[in-house]
Amino acid sequence: MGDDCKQHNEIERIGYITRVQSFSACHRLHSKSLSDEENKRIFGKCNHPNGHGHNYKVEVTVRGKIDRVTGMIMNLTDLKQHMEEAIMIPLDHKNLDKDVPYFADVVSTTENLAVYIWDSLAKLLPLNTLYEVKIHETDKNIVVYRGE
Ligand SMILES: Nc1nc2c(c(=O)[nH]1)N=C([C@H](O)[C@H](O)COP(=O)(O)OP(=O)(O)OP(=O)(O)O)CN2
Ligand SMILES: [Zn+2]
Repeated sequence: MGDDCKQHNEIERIGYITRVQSFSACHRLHSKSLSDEENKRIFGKCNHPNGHGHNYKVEVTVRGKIDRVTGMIMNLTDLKQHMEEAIMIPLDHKNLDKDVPYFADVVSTTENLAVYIWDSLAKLLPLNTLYEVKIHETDKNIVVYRGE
């Protein structure tokens, strides 16, 4: 084994991998803890009873050791499967407030959506590997949650 190769194998390398997934959903910003007037004042047009839709883009980042044998932090095909289960099946083409029980009493802001996705993914991924959930609600509105 050459010196370069030996050194490559001896150092523990930590890396980050990210997979992106898009889904469409509708929602309304409305809190059951607030009066109708307060809801209108705080959430404005996003409190309209008809709701509105977004094409959300979610970036999920996993942190971990680059395995010396496989060269992978984790297989992206496995991450894809976990994102399908935690994001696409429960959220895609859904009314977040009516179809997702979690949002029955939790306001469907992008912050809370990021927490929901984090908690769902953390149950599926190896312990302490989930690093970041980033959601683009629109091209201009972006939320990051790191489990804190
Ligand atoms: N802190 C948060 N504020 C707001 C959220 C949120 O999730 N967290 N969400 C909304 C609305 O749901 C909606 O996303 C706002 O959309 P909109 O204002 O149309 O989005 P843009 O800013 O991208 O639209 P432009 O009008 O093109 O600027 C509101 N607040
Ligand atoms: Zn919205």
